[in-house]
Amino acid sequence: MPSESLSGVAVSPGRASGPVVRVAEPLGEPASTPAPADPAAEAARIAPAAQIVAGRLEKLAETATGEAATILITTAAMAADPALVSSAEQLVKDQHLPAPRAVHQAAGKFADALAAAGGYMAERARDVLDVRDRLIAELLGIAPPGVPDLASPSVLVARDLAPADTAGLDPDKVLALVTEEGGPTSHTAILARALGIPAVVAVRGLLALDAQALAVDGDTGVVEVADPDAEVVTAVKSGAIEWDGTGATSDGHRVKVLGNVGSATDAQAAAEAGAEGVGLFRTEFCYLDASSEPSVEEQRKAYTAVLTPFRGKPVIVRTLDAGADKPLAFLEPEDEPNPALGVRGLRVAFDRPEILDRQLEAIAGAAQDSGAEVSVMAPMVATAAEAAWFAERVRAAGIARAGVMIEIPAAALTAREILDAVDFVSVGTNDLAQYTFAADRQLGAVAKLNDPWQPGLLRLLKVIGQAAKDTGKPAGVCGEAAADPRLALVLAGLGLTSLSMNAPAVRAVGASLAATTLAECEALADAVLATSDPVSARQAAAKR
Ligand SMILES: C=C(OP(=O)(O)O)C(=O)O
Ligand SMILES: [Mg+2]
Repeated sequence: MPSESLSGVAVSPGRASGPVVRVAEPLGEPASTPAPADPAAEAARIAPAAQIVAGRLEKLAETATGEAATILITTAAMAADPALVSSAEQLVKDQHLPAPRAVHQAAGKFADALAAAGGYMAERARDVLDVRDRLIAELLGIAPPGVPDLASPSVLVARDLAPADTAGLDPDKVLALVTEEGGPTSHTAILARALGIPAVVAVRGLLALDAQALAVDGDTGVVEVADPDAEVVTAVKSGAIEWDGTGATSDGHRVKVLGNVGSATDAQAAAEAGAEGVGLFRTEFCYLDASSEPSVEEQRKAYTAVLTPFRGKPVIVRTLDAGADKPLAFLEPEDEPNPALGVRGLRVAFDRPEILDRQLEAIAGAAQDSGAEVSVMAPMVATAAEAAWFAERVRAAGIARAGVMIEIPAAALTAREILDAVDFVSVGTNDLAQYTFAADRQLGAVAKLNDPWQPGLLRLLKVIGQAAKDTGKPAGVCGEAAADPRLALVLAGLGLTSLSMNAPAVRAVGASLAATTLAECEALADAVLATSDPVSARQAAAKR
């Protein structure tokens, strides 16, 4: 049997094997030349292509249920819309454009008109663009872009996936996810972990591999060509872990074990896993698909659904962290050469504070409705002055506790001053690593730098832990570093006061803390800080 194997960075545990389904690359803009030799014949290709696309969508609608079925039926109707077809035909006849280009322009105009109408109509603009891409792909004879609709359980193979696409994956149909790009802290990886889908990213050479079936190991990062006729194997889950549900070292030093959530489903899973509260609610995950700003009422309802499982428990809600790899249509910045270094996170609110204020109003309402003990924090804060600006707005909204994330090296180095301005901080090690190592967290080629065991990153965490001890204020970790049971001990030893992670990691981290004294955690931290690379850091931690 074929034994070709590749390796990448394991980001979501479990093993699976099965048939491969490839996610097609995004379509570029179709060319406006060459002009068709026979414009009438070229125009006549559009209507039948539209019928084929509409027919496919209707067929899919038959197998879907609820809201998904309604969306597919509406999208099918858009594909067959005579107004869209005839305006594209006209462009071919009048301007002698190739049919794919004509469809691109005609659909673009429809989408712009819908977006300008606002409200419900604006929500449909994205659907028109989806229809546009399907129609263009049909005219070009290629697969439509995006995640295909899976008829049976499959291993998804992609260059990379947008967070919105990953969030929509069905864990019953996606056996495993493998990407050529992406880093261990990319949002694709984070979402795959939250969904419990085994995943390996940064698999160099993946797209060139001609495999009909793959076996994927989400623990080791090995991806092997498998026998396409072999039985489909699903993820192997680890057994139950003993933990009493209170985050503390064996000698009683409290380190709260909290959940990272982005939806009501995640919150339910975190509560069931035994999380003592929520250390990070990524509110932007509720709106990856929204084309306009949700109203205060809509936000209040969405947040209440997430907070309700944590009635009477602490929950940290993070205000919208839009930008770079998590673009939100209603907070789109100007075109920027380096989006990760641009107007993202809290920086969006400096120009448009009214959007922040409306979100704070909704969060205050959701706190009342759910009975959760809500604190709010801001993402991407660089200075103590920014932290103070944010805290003032949070308090003006009637929310008692304000904090900020530390994910920029300058903020780590001034953690003391930042803590003077707010009630708590929470370290986003994913971005803190990205900015400390100047290594894009979405890029497979630099994935090794974005390793939370890098001593350079851990030395910054020591500064933050010391600031927490000096001020007596909490400093948690909510980046992926907190989900590693061994590294969790190092973080506790550095003086961090809580750890927040995806539901599947909660019990393992809780149990790891419960089996170790604070003095042992501190000794581990010292040993790891004395190393100069992640391999020796891991070895130093394993020896003790
Ligand atoms: C928790 C973090 O925020 P996000 O992953 O959403 O950027 C982080 O950067 O570590
Ligand atoms: Mg971040």
